Amino acid sequence: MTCLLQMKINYYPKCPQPELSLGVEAHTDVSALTFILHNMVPGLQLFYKGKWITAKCVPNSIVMHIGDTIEILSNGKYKSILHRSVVNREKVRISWAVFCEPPKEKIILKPLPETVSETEAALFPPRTFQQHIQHKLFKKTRDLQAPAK
Ligand SMILES: O=C(O)CCC(=O)C(=O)O
Ligand SMILES: [Fe+2]
Repeated sequence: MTCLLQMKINYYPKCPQPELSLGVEAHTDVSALTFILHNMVPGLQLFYKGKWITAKCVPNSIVMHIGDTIEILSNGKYKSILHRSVVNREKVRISWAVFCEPPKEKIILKPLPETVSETEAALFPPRTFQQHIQHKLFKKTRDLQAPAK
């Protein structure tokens, strides 16, 4: 699969009240894979077993996580990890995220045939990457607008 690379630089200034703020709100990446380099200041958190866990800063390493595209292609066998970033009272945090993404319109994303069987139905409808992004945005807007119960 052809992948397009996009880089995003996140700059998180020091924050006097980090508990009242977030760097990037909880989300899953739409990419196939995401690679993250950072300036060794902790701040990336992963939602794992019902809790937010802060990722360890391991010297000379790159963080890699799976995004929605691989989750769709694998029919949910590989999960797109829910993550967010928090800010720090004493230190500026910088992260460089490289997203490997499929072309927006050229291919239809759906579970690969080998991941679907009579007992394992396809969990994701066929969509282009662009349609997947639109669908996610639509869902988020709808959820935000839904009246509180
Ligand atoms: O700053 C980080 O470590 C993660 C940022 C992130 O999740 C994103 O840019 O998609
Ligand atoms: Fe992310």
